[in-house]
Amino acid sequence: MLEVETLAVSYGAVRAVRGVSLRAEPGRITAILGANGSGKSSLIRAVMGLVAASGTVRLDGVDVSALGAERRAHLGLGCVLEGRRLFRGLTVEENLEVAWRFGRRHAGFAAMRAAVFDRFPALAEKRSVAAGLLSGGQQQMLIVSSATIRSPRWLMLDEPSLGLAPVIVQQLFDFVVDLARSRETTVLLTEQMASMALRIADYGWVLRQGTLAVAGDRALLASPEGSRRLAEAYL
Ligand SMILES: Nc1ncnc2c1ncn2[C@@H]1O[C@H](COP(=O)(O)OP(=O)(O)OP(=O)(O)O)[C@@H](O)[C@H]1O
Repeated sequence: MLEVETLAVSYGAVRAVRGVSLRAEPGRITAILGANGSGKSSLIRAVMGLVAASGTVRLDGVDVSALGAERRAHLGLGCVLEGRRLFRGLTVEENLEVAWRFGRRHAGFAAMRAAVFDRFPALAEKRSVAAGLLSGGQQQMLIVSSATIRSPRWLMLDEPSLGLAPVIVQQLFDFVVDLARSRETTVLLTEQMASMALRIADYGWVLRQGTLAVAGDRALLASPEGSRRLAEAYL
C-alpha cells in the first residue's frame, strides 16, 4: 500500500502540487492522469524523495517522508523516470547488472537476467550491444527491466509510453500488469493520455493544476459521466 497525504511541491513561486491525498493498492495499477503541467511528475518525484515536498508519504503504513531517495529505494521503492535514463556506454547485460547490484548485493542475478531475456527477446538478441545504440522501444524495455529486476514492492512509472510505438507500449503494459498481479506490486503510473492509461489502470486520480479533480475506478472513468468529468479536468 502506498499512501500520500496532503502532499505539496513548490518550485519557488510555482505551486506544482497543492495538497494532494491519494492511495495505491498492492496488486493494482493506479494511474495519475492530467494535462501537461498538472503536477504528475512532481508528485511521483516527491514520492521517490527526489524533490522537496511537504505532507506525508507512507509505504505499507511506514512514514518515509523524512527519508532520502536512496533509503526509500532500499525499502523497495522502484522507479522509471521520464527521459530514458540508462548507462548508454554500457551493454544491455551490464545495465541489468548495475541495476541488480544497486544497494545490497543479492545472489541470483543469472536467473533474473534469464527472466528478463525470456520476457523481452529483443533484449536477449542485443545483450552485448551498448544501450545507447538500442531503439527507443528497446531502451524503454531495458529501463523497465532494470527498475524491476530487484522486484520492487512499489513501482513508480513516469509517462512510460511517451514516444513509443503502440506495439511496444502493449508489451510494456502487459509486463507491468503481470508484475502487479503476480507479485502484488503496488504500481503508480503517470500518463498524459488518459485513454492509454485506462487500458491497464484499475484506478485513476486526475490532477488539474496541482489538485485532485476527479478520482475513480476504470469503469467509472470510462463511463459517459466519468469521461465528461475527465475531459473537463483537461481543459
Ligand atoms: N524544476 C522545475 N522548476 C520550476 N518549475 C517546475 C519544475 N518542474 C516542474 N515545474 C512546473 O511545475 C508544474 C508541474 O509540472 P510537472 O512536470 O510536475 O507536471 P506534469 O503533469 O508531469 O507535466 P508533463 O506531462 O509535462 O511532465 C508546471 O507548471 C511546471 O512548469
